[in-house]
Amino acid sequence: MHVVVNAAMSADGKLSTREREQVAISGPDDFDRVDALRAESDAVMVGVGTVLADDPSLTVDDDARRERRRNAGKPENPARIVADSRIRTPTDARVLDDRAETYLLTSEAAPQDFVAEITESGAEVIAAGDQRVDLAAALAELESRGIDRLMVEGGGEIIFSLFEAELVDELSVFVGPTVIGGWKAPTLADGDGFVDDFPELSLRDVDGVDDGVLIRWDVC
Ligand SMILES: NC(=O)C1=CN([C@@H]2O[C@H](COP(=O)(O)OP(=O)(O)OC[C@H]3O[C@@H](n4cnc5c(N)ncnc54)[C@H](OP(=O)(O)O)[C@@H]3O)[C@@H](O)[C@H]2O)C=CC1
Ligand SMILES: Nc1nc(O)c(N)c(N[C@@H]2O[C@H](COP(=O)(O)O)[C@@H](O)[C@H]2O)n1
Repeated sequence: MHVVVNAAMSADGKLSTREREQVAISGPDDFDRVDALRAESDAVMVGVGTVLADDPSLTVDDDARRERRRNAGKPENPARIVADSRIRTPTDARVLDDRAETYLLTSEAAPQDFVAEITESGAEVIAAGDQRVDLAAALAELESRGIDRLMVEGGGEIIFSLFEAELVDELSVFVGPTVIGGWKAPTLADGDGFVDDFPELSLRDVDGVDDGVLIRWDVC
């Protein structure tokens, strides 16, 4: 499986505000690039923190891109994946609508009645891990279901865990022309953070996009 992490951060490295409210950091060209990246992916993944904060749809906006996927014999939208150990995803979340297939990665700690309820709402549950999602096991299970190209759209906690588990192949970051600030505002990689054995990145390219910069790295 090839895993691409994509996110937009402010010039000071924040993904959103201290109130965890969604901020449009990308401009139109970057949002269009993200839409193209979604269309090229078999699945788009977020952590449940992002579902609770943003209620994203994670679908492809552009009609022509969806049509190209259909013509290639694919579903018109990539699958959606939420890492959600105890099933905090609300049953009316947009990721559960019928525009795409949705997988919830859960743990053995997820209450069985929540599993039944979320399955009824249209999601397929993949349990991996005791208390928290075991990302390596969950991604291996997704790969066995035909997901070869995975795009991860955040947030900071799930991105950190994917780096910690050495599951990331590529990192794309749009650095936007704004400053958000705040000790508690989410950053690109939160969680416990590294104190050594930092992931090493190899610069692939840098482009000016909108009024910001798109930086793409390969993970060594
Ligand atoms: N600018 C941008 O590009 C983006 C910005 N954002 C912003 O980021 C914020 C959300 O980020 P954040 O709160 O970090 O949320 P995340 O989306 O990273 O979700 C974190 C949650 O995922 C669940 N999870 C399940 N398994 C794991 C695991 N193995 N490792 C880590 N987490 C796991 C945890 O909840 P549990 O233990 O219950 O399973 C955890 O609290 C919002 O403010 C949103 O607006 C989000 C995406 C992109
Ligand atoms: N690429 C990018 N730029 C920004 O400025 C952003 N705020 C985000 N956020 C991510 O996009 C998701 C919203 O998706 P939908 O448009 O609702 O499908 C959001 O949840 C973040 O993952 N991304």
